[in-house]
Amino acid sequence: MQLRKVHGSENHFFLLDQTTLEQPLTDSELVALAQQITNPATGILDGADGVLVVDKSDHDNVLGQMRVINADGSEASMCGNGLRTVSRYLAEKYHMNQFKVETMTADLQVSRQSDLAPEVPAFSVEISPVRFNPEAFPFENLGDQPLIDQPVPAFVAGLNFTAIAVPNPHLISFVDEDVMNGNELGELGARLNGHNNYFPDGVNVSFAQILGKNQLFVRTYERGVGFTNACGTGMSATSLAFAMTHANLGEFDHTITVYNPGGMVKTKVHQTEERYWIDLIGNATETHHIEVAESALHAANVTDDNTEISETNEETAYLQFVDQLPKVSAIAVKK
Ligand SMILES: N[C@H](CCC[C@H](N)C(=O)O)C(=O)O
Repeated sequence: MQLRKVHGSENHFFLLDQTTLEQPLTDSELVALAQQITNPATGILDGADGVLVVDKSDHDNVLGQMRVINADGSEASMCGNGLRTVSRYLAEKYHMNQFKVETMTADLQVSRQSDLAPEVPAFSVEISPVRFNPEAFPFENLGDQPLIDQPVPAFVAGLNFTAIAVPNPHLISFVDEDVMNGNELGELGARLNGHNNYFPDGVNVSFAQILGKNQLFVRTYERGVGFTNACGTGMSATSLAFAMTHANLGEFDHTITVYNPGGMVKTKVHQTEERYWIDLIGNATETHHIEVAESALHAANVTDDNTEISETNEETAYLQFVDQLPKVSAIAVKK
């Protein structure tokens, strides 16, 4: 059967469609497979940041279900970069360009967009629901109110923080270039994803630099993974924090350009009486098709010896697209 290696902004995943298997993998087999195949030491193709699991959905006008297993085997409720690649996979499988995808807490609207460049397909995906209440993360020992643009000296002295769940948990701070290039993000990310008094289930931590009106650079230390080249839900939550806490620079219902170490996406943050949501627009790149026996998946043993791997021409096309972007940061792409 066929696995795919995919990415959104160089946030890499293996994509597995359970409906193509004789016998779908059980949850524990999915965890074991994610831990094995994404690890550069034991997996293939330099590993990845997680596994996207596609399955059927019995919800109305929903083409399929997406589950997200992080590299460490933990399951996340949402993945923005991953949802763009799952949307492309389902769009091509069912010849549709606008539909919904079932995720852990909501069926989300997705649609094909015009290519960012030749051989660089793009999708727009809804990031929702948005929550601020401590229970949604959960977070503790930070008061019983939402954390919006507040100093938290216990995290990093001198920085303000905002916590937004979309619905996976994000902690965001707007920083200057020195802090962006410093060790604070890695140290805080590791601290809040180990045993700590604040985020018992961990948290994705993003630092953002404001480059101008509706322009950001975002770097994320992800729960269950560590540093990635980009975090779709992180860039989306950061865009919302931007509009909420820097209203003169980040605008609701306007396109916000978000650069990241792996490239660039666009976001649009929306607010109505009832809710906030974010549109995340960016590439959905397929770099490799991998033929592998189903038994190797069940055994969490996918290696160079038991796979037939064919590379597409899309990584070259994507890198050409990135090359023509403005150089906004010295932070290099993580393989
Ligand atoms: N590490 C995240 C899941 C992946 C999210 C990220 N890769 C994205 O593109 O949104 C979490 O545990 O909440």
